[in-house]
Amino acid sequence: MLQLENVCLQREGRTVLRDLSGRFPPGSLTAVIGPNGAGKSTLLAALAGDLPPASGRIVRAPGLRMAYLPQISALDRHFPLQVHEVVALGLWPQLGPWRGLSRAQRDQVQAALHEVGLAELARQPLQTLSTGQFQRMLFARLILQDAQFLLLDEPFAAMDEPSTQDLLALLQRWRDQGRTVVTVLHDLAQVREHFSHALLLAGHAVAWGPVTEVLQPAPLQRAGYLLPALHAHTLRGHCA
Ligand SMILES: Nc1ncnc2c1ncn2[C@@H]1O[C@H](COP(=O)(O)OP(=O)(O)OP(=O)(O)O)[C@@H](O)[C@H]1O
Repeated sequence: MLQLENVCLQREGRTVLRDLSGRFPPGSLTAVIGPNGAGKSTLLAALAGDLPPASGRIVRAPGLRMAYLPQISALDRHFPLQVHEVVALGLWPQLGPWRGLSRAQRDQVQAALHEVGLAELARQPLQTLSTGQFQRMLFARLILQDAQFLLLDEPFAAMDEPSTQDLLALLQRWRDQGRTVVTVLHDLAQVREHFSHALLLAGHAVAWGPVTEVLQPAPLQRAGYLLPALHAHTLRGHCA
């Protein structure tokens, strides 16, 4: 579906990620983890096709439908648009130029809004949304994109807990539908609980495989995590 062969990525001539080879198992949920500056966002940009490898190859299956959600800070929240209009953009490959939505497509938009719990906010202007509502809206747009391979960069950053839990449940549904999801995350407790695979980066792949193998003290330490801090972090969310 998507394979990396000795991929090396650079930013402004400086190597950020090197020697990356492997594939994302179809129908898996992979968390991309690693310390700040490890190259996580750079990898997602490359997987999305926004950053060509300096060397090596990223091979995508012909016709693979991909969707990419960059970090929320990279998105302009001040467009004069309403929620349903942003969600409808997920249908753009099916829309002709200047053609409005069909009745069936309007129903699809409403169903996607309903699935992320925003049915009542369809006509709200973007500027009025909380971070959680904004991210729910972007996930509704992803639903309409109907991608087989989804790339999400820190989708739960600065988000309220109910929204995080609802969208984590949506990721599980995507997995159950056979979609492949690659997500940059910082919360290792979330990774342990909700993800099947992890890719641990620190300028290269320190470990890549099932979560139970990657989230072990040795690889985490090799990636530069401070384990006492890590344990406090990992246990967060399990205490009353
Ligand atoms: N658009 C860019 N232009 C120039 N350098 C960049 C760009 N994006 C990232 N870098 C640099 O590439 C390196 C890796 O950054 P990247 O954002 O991929 O790491 P990250 O693992 O996602 O970090 P974080 O967890 O802090 O988001 C950093 O040194 C960063 O400064």
